[in-house]
Amino acid sequence: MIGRRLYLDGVSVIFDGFRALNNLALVVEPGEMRAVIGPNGAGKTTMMDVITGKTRPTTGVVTFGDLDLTRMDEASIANLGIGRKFQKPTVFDALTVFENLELALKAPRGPVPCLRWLLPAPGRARIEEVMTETGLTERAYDRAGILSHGQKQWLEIGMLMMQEPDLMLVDEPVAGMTDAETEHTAKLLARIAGRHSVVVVEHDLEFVRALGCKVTVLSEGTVLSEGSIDHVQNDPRVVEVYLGR
Ligand SMILES: Nc1ncnc2c1ncn2[C@@H]1O[C@H](COP(=O)(O)OP(=O)(O)OP(=O)(O)O)[C@@H](O)[C@H]1O
Repeated sequence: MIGRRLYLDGVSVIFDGFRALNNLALVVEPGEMRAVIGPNGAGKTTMMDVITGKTRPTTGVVTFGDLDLTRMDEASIANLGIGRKFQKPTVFDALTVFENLELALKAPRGPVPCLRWLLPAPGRARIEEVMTETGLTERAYDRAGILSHGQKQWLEIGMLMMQEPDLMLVDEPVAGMTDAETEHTAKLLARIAGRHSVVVVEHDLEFVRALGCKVTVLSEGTVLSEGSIDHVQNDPRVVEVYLGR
């Protein structure tokens, strides 16, 4: 799949005189995975809000391929193939894993969409594929409400995968996970990247290391450092504002 390149340059967001983003630049290539880290208040959430059209930048360029995201609303940006997973899982607890994935399916629906056996074969196959990838096959017919915290997060990542976004934005996926769940999540996201671009905002540096991707460090709304995890962890400016705390 040939995706689009995400490009931000000179992006500032000013709330009542306060610069939540300050001349931010970021380029994420098609199929790339990027981790974004930074102390509280660095602007990570605001950056995601700008990309998804929730917040309009005060100044700056935000494009996805040749499309100007600053001129599009949230719904159009989502339709374009930019999917976002918030920190808290928002799966439907009363529905099974299969049904949650079915709901997220983009494929055209028949007249009685709730009857599983009427689901077109490609839809079923895609759901089964996503359950395999996320490791949820054995829980297919369990209600989402009884899944572990980690499994709920994977289900939500799976729901995003069903929509086949070009770009997936994932906010703190491993907060509250066990070590084993964290490792599973790193492997899952690494498999997804390549087919989709993935931007992961995370505080857990061991997890970021396991992703094995380029890291962008934000501080005070701008890029403080960028490169491999070793590069940024050894950057004295990063040590000072973030890691040395
Ligand atoms: N709607 C708003 N109005 C005013 N200030 C805001 C608004 N949204 C965010 N801010 C401020 O902008 C700054 C950046 O916030 P942001 O939430 O983007 O940081 P963050 O890096 O995501 O932090 P955290 O790691 O705590 O989630 C913070 O100081 C925050 O208080």
